Amino acid sequence: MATLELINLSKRYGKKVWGAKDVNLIVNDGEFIVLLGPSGCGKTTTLRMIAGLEEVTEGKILIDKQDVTYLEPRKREVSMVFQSYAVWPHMTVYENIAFPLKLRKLPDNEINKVVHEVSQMVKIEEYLNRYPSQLSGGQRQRVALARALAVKPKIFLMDEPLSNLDAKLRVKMRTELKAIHHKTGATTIFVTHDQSEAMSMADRIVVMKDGHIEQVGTPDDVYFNSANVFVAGFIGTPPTNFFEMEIVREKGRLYLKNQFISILLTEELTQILEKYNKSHLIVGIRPENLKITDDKSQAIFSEKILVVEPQGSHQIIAVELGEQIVKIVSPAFPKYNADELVNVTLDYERIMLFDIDTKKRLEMIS
Ligand SMILES: Nc1ncnc2c1ncn2[C@@H]1O[C@H](COP(=O)(O)OP(=O)(O)OP(=O)(O)O)[C@@H](O)[C@H]1O
Repeated sequence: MATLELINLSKRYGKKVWGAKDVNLIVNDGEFIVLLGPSGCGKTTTLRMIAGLEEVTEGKILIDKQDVTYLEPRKREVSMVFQSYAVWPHMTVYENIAFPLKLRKLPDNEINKVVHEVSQMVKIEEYLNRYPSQLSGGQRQRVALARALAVKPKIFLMDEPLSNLDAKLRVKMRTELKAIHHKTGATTIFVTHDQSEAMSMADRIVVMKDGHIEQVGTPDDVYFNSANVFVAGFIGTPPTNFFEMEIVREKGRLYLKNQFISILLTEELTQILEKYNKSHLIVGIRPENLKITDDKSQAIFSEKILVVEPQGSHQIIAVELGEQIVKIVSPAFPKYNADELVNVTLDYERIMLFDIDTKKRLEMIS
C-alpha cells in the first residue's frame, strides 16, 4: 500500500497533441480513485504514465514520496489490469496467477498459498485447472484481477477492467471489486468513462476533459457541488437540464427568465447573484429536482408531456420547451401520459448557477 503524487504531469504526443496536461493529484494510502471522463480525455495516458508504460513529457510521479518518474515499470511495484483481460492462453488459471510470483522466485509453498488466497477472493478457486479458453469473459477478468492482486502491489491500476463484460455482470463485479478493495485496502486508480461505475465505486472521482482535471471530489461532491457546466452535465443520468437565462428585477424581486421559464429567486439565491455583474447566466437543474405539481402558482413552467419513459421504480418524463427536451424524474406514481399538461416546479435548494462565460459554478466563485 502506498501514497501517490502526480505533480504537473503532462504527456505530449508529437508536437501538438497533449494526451494529459498539468495533472496534479495526491492519492492517499488505501484510497480508491476513479479517473472519469469522455473518450480521449487522457485517462489512459495518465494511468500508463503511472505504470511506467508511457514516457512522461513534463512533471513528476511520486510513489510513497519516492520519485519514480523515470523508474522502469517493474521496479515501481504497481499492478495493472486491462480491459482486454490479457491472461496467457497457454497457461492454466493457476499458472497464470502463479507466473509473476515465480518470476520473483517465491518458494512453491508460498506461491501455492497466495494463489489460493487470491483466487478465493475473486471467486475462481474452482477453475484453477482450467485454461482461459474454457472460461467466460467475466471469469477471465477475475483471473487477471487475481494475478494483479497476487503480487501485492503498492498501487493497483485498472484500465476499464469491466467494460468487456455484459451490463448485469458489470454491475455485479463493481460490488465485488469494491468489497475486494475494502478487504485488501490497496491504493487503487481505476479508469472508466462510465459515470455510474465511477459514482458507485470511488472514494474520490477525478473528472477529466481534454487532458486536464476539471474537478476532484467524492461522488457526492462532484454530483451536488459540480464545479462547472461540464462536470454537472457529465455526472448524472438522465443528464442535467441546462438553460441560458436572464436576470430580471421586478418589483424589488429577482427572477431568472427565458422564453419558457420564470424562476422567482429565493433570498439565498439572490445573495449569490449579488456578486455577479452579468445580465445572463446558465442554470442547471437535475431531472430529479424538477417536480410536477398540482399548484399552478408554484410552477416555473407548464407544458404538455412529450413522452413518458417508465423505469419501474420511477418514470422519466420528457417535455419540449422550444427546441430543447427537458427531462423530469418523477416517482412511479401517479402515472402520467403523453400530451397531458403538467405544471413543473423545482427544488430550489438544488438549483445550480453557472457563469455564462467561464461556465464555472457561481456559488464557488470567491
Ligand atoms: N500514441 C498516441 N499518439 C498520438 N496521440 C495519442 C496517442 N495515445 C493517445 N493519444 C491522444 O491523447 C489523448 C488522450 O488519449 P487517452 O487514450 O489517454 O484518452 P482516454 O481518456 O483514455 O480515452 P478512451 O476512454 O477512449 O480510452 C487523445 O486525444 C488521443 O487521441
